[in-house]
Amino acid sequence: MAYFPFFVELEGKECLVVGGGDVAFRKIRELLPFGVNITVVSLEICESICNLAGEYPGQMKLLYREYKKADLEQKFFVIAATDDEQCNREISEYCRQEKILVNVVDDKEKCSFYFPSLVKQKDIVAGFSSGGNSPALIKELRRELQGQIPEYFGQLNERLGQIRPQVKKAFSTEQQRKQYYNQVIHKSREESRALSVQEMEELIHKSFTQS
Ligand SMILES: C[C@@]1(CC(=O)O)c2cc3[nH]c(cc4nc(cc5[nH]c(cc(n2)[C@H]1CCC(=O)O)[C@@](C)(CC(=O)O)[C@@H]5CCC(=O)O)C(CC(=O)O)=C4CCC(=O)O)c(CCC(=O)O)c3CC(=O)O
Ligand SMILES: NC(=O)C1=CN([C@@H]2O[C@H](COP(=O)(O)OP(=O)(O)OC[C@H]3O[C@@H](n4cnc5c(N)ncnc54)[C@H](O)[C@@H]3O)[C@@H](O)[C@H]2O)C=CC1
Repeated sequence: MAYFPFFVELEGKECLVVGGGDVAFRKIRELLPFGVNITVVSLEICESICNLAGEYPGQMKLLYREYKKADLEQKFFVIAATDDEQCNREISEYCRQEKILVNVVDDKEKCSFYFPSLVKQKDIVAGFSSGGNSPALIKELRRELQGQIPEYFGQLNERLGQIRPQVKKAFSTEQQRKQYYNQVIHKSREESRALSVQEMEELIHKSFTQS
């Protein structure tokens, strides 16, 4: 059955990654921009993970040793990314028993959540999943679709977020607010750029002087 894409607040939450190879690196690289704190425990840790620790000081802790069950305690979620099947299975079993969310890179049946194929532009985030049937296919789809988000959408989205309280104050009905947002979006699309907050404010005033 397909898995549901909740969009979860990760800022300040604790994550444990067991294993320090290429697959662990890919997951860590995607997670860090969401503000999560990551502890990596692994016998060896690859250079690209060490570089990330330098890029995100304060968000990463590296432990060069075998993992212990105690490492898993109090974690919001865990990623079992070792090349040792037995070790990954043990982590999955413990986490499931303790109700800790767990992702296991070598066996979809042992995951309580999957890692998505991600497209991110500032706060706009899309995550694709194949339900574990074909990561290669979902990667292909992600590559095809990521180029289709206009590059100014991230900024437009930020500014729409900034203007939101003023719009709520200015327009009393949902219908008026909807109409206003569609006008801003339509105008931005026409000009292939994000309208400035000032231009958005002007459109609020204009709609009152016109009516
Ligand atoms: C269940 C899941 C668990 C998890 O890891 O979360 C899982 C499991 C496995 N992946 C395997 C292989 C590959 N994975 C990729 C790529 C990605 N895999 C990702 C997610 C997931 N992979 C979860 C399901 C997500 C879903 O489908 O909804 C992505 C989206 C996210 C990420 O990992 O960053 C990322 C694409 C990111 C992007 O670029 O967009 C490639 C392609 C490549 O490397 O080029 C290959 C080789 C081709 C192939 O096998 O398809 C194997 C077999 C290993 C072996 O054979 O030894 C297993 C184990 C198994 O199948 O049980
Ligand atoms: N989910 C996915 O997207 C994909 C998953 N895979 C699977 O992921 C697994 C890992 O792949 P890579 O990162 O390329 O392997 P890798 O060999 O580069 O890394 C494995 C890491 O696990 C560590 N490790 C092993 N036993 C440990 C233990 N008991 N405690 C702590 N650390 C331990 C090693 O030191 C090493 O850093 C593969 O076995 C493969 O089955 C492979 C491709 C894609």
